[in-house]
Amino acid sequence: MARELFAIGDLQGCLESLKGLLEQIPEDAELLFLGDIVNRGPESLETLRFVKNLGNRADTLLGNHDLHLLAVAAGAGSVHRRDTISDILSAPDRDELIEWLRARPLMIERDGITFVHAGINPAWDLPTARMLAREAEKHLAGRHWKEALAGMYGGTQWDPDLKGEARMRAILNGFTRIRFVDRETGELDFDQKEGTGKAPPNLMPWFDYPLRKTAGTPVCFGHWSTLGLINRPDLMAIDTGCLWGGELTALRIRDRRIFTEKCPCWADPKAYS
Ligand SMILES: Nc1ncnc2c1ncn2[C@@H]1O[C@H](COP(=O)(O)OP(=O)(O)O)[C@@H](O)[C@H]1O
Repeated sequence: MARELFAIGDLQGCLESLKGLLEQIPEDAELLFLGDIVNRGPESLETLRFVKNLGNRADTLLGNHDLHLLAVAAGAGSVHRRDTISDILSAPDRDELIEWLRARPLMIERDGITFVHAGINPAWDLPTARMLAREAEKHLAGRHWKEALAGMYGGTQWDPDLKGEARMRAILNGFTRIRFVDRETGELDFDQKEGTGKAPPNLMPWFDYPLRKTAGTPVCFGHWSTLGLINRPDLMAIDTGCLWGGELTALRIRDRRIFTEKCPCWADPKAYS
């Protein structure tokens, strides 16, 4: 029988939760991490090493926090007050970890589902999203990866004519940072992080935008901890805010069953304030 596949939400350095969750999952199951392996939580370095060492058992997507780590490693960004990535940057195996991380994908298609960290820009149909993911992944995995990340920070709306840094930024925004979009234009909002009930009336979740070109394609994503769990046939949102006092969630793809592990990281809220 084929090995079972489980998608796992944002870890953000909560290795203890991951270990607990894995006790509920068959040892030979395949794992697909939805990105944000590192940052904000207590054990970013150990979590990154752990996931990397899973080898062929796991696929891992890049999230915005993983890209932040890469950008800092590339000299394009700096460590901020609430970041917990410094120990990675000074680790003896830093180069190995960074080399591994920058070769991770932005989008994976498996078992009829498209897996991404945050979502898919509603202006992209599936072939376009696939093409843009491969384009950015090639730059990140290539020799000039540091230059590719030089202009990563900030928000840029997608335009097919974009070139260079702005194009890279808009692609990464469209896969790893998207939450709300303007309900008239579909343009990405880069400020709101709350759940759907608290958004200004001009905004709506990217997946509800009526002209979304990937509507009908089942999408599984993480990133949006304030959204809460969504487990619909066409939409699976499984970042349940492990680190923010919530749970780490796994989704068994075969029957869409949810497995959760309460996060112990929150035990010391002062560490994240
Ligand atoms: N293009 C970008 N612009 C700004 N921040 C980015 C960008 N890409 C990645 N990041 C990272 O995303 C982080 C914000 O993540 P987010 O999930 O929205 O909130 P939180 O900081 O509460 O986890 C920033 O701290 C930064 O490290």
